Amino acid sequence: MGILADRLVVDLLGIVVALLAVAYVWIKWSYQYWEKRNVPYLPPAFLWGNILPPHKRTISFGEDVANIYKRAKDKGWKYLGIYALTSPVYMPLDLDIIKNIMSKDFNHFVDRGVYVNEKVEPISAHLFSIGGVKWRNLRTKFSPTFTSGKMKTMFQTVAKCGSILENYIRNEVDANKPLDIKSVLACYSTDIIGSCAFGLECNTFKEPDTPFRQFGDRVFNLNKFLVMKLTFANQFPDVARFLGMRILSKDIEQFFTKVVDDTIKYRERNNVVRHDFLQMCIDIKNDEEQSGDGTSLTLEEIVAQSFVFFIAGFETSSTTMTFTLYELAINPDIQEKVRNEIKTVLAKHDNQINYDALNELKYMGQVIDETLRKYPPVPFVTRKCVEDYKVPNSDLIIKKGIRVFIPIRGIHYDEDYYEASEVFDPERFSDENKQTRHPYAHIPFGEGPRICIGMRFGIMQTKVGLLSVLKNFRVSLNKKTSNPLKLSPTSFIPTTEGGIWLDLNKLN
Ligand code: HEM
Repeated sequence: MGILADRLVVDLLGIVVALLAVAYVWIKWSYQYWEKRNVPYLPPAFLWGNILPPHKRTISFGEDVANIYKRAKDKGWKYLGIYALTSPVYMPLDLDIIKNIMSKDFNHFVDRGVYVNEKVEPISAHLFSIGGVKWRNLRTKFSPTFTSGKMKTMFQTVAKCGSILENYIRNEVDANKPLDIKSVLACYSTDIIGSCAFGLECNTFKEPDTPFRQFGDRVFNLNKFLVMKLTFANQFPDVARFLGMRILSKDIEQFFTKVVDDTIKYRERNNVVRHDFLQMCIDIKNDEEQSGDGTSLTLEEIVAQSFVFFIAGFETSSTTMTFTLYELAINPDIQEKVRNEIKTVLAKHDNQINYDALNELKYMGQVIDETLRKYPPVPFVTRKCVEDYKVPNSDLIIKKGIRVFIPIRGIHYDEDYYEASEVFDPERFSDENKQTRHPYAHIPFGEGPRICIGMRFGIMQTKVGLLSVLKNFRVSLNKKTSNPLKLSPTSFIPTTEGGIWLDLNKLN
């Protein structure tokens, strides 16, 4: 018996060693992909590739990818090959190549290449993640929801949330407290998106612990385990699907499904029609003639779309407002210039803000553009090649299945386009200065047919939020804010460690 057990242990050890040897050889072999194709590359770290996992990294995802961009650009490369874990990823640096991939030759790069498992996790099959025909059909259906005309109909909801924000700050200022501005703006964004995407009055300022906010926080506060899971699923989607992997826990999906289901039933029972994203989904669902390939919507599909409007709209917009107020706090002259513009525009409109007046806030628009350059909420975007693609003016063929990373943050800090790129300077976005740059040198909303569908909504919400704060309060930096800012290594969307704390003083 003893000898048999010993032999079993030896055999098992042998198998483990053999498997490890095979894995080692396979990983080494995978890392030859770009070399074999004569594509310049930076040496990958064994197993992790070029992008280190959060527990090995001291900087944020965005900064990590931007560093790769800079190292490659300094070598004079127009593109390079990198590895995400062991899978090869093509990273273009040249803006014309980027333009071809995102726009001109988009048909080769329709998909995003992120993990979707509709069967196990229906909420993952949303506009941001899905690809192919289903994405095209959904995008066509949803595009009319985001036109300027539709923004106007949603403006009042946003403006109402702006007034709530203003009142909240007024009370806090009376109590003489510094504000963790990101959490304040997160409440404002939650109220807006809760109302427009789910038809809910969230009252987040009064009840900061509403389930809606709690579930939202759980989606965004990725722990290291979740980041690893996500990274693995994106790299090996077939294995992840085979294992039936889901990314979010089931109760999050159940919560959002119940909210949408209850609201739809309520509206249908009471003949309530509202001008919001959810109504658009309901209208598409009720269009009986359509078939199930993305031209019609089931309840689960509506939940997925409402969910993506929430996750794509909430954190991006509050991050933009947070960093704008931070920069205005440390650049008082620019702050004063924005405030003067607000006063002038409001005076023209009887002190009543409306959608058209927002468009007249031109300098504020420049300030937002500069914030989105320095702190792009989405620091890089992905595409997946769906049909072999020959890169123009080169011998390189990007094979079907290869993913592409567009290094937004890297481009935004490139000194070839932005001299003294660390300096916050809204003049970079004057009409005159914009014309001197390649249009793809500033792409915080992405570009091409997959450009952010909510861009207008995001800008509207950001402008209303800034206006509500700046017309009433002077903003300065509280010493609780760490200097210099340190971005968290775990969150994809830039988030500062320790928060951004501001003092707000009432204006006379
Ligand atoms: C300042 C605010 C925002 C920023 C910076 C931002 C940025 C982005 C970026 C970079 C992309 C990827 C584009 C690409 O791959 O080319 C994207 C996609 C998307 N965004 Fe936004 N976004 C913002 C606000 C919003 C809002 C408010 C919504 C919805 C209400 C939204 C919904 C979406 C959706 C659904 C997609 C996927 C589009 C598709 O794949 O067809 N975003 N966003």
